[in-house]
Amino acid sequence: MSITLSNAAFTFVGAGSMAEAIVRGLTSLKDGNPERITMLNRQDAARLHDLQQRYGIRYAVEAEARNLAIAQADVVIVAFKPKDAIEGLKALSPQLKRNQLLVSVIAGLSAATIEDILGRSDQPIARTMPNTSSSIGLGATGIAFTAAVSADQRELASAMFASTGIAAVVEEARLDIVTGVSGSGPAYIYYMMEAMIEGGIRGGLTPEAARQLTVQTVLGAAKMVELTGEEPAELRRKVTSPNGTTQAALETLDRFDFAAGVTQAVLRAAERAGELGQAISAQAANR
Ligand SMILES: NC(=O)C1=CN([C@@H]2O[C@H](COP(=O)(O)OP(=O)(O)OC[C@H]3O[C@@H](n4cnc5c(N)ncnc54)[C@H](O)[C@@H]3O)[C@@H](O)[C@H]2O)C=CC1
Ligand SMILES: O=C(O)[C@@H]1CCC=N1
Repeated sequence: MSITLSNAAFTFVGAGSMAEAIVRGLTSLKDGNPERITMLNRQDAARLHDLQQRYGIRYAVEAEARNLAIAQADVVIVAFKPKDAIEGLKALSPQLKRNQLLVSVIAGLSAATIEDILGRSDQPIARTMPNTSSSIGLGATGIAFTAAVSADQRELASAMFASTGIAAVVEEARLDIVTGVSGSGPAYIYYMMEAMIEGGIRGGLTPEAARQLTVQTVLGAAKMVELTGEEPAELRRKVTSPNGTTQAALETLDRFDFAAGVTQAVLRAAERAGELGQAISAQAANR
């Protein structure tokens, strides 16, 4: 029997925001199977209990139950912070079986460094960069596979992330820029929304009205780009009447180097992903 989304067993190691976003996406599927999802976390049983209450997943706290959850998984997802990667992967290494798919969501951490820490190069690894919108089925994930990943496992990993939004298979070298665009991207949009809401409030709107109008504006703008197929620049031109309000607003944004700032932010996030990966790789080499 081939492994599919509804019959595969998933074990998450690390139960923070990103793991929760994926689990929320997976468990809201029509054929989502929370009973086949087990979550492990470091030193926080209350957090795991809360996740169980909300999503119906299983969790394990004691060493024996944790080991069993890993042994029984088809897919083991590592979802801890880069700073915990060496310790976490080292602990996992003796427990992982060669046929289990290891999915990493850790920013910057290369498959080669994961192999180095695991101490072998034949573990099937899917290195991914999802984002938190996975929790509402609108995530955007980049995925890269190592050579050891079977066709079935590729399909399963792609289906897993596609079920939480869209999933694009990319070369591993492109994952850091995926991080800059869509991994960190939601934060740039939230930052802009915070600023728009603040402007609305300063102009006299109630916080509720400013929030509601901002949310709908961002939703509408994203949907316009998606549904019309027009370029954002063209849609922007259609909003901008000569000498009108939008022109005045955009000129103000230009005075603050808004566009350059956002482009630099995307590139800097990608660069930072590379730095995080390098730091782990150097640390792993010095062990
Ligand atoms: N938050 C986001 O928007 C995104 C995060 N990521 C990546 O996801 C990873 C996790 O990020 P967050 O969920 O934001 O972090 P978080 O801090 O919310 O969650 C990490 C969890 O892992 C646990 N943990 C650490 N070491 C562990 C171990 N050895 N065994 C079991 N649990 C362990 C921690 O106690 C914590 O609960 C990071 O590597 C990050 O680069 C990727 C895409 C987007
Ligand atoms: O800020 C971070 O490092 C993680 C990776 C992408 C989004 N959050």
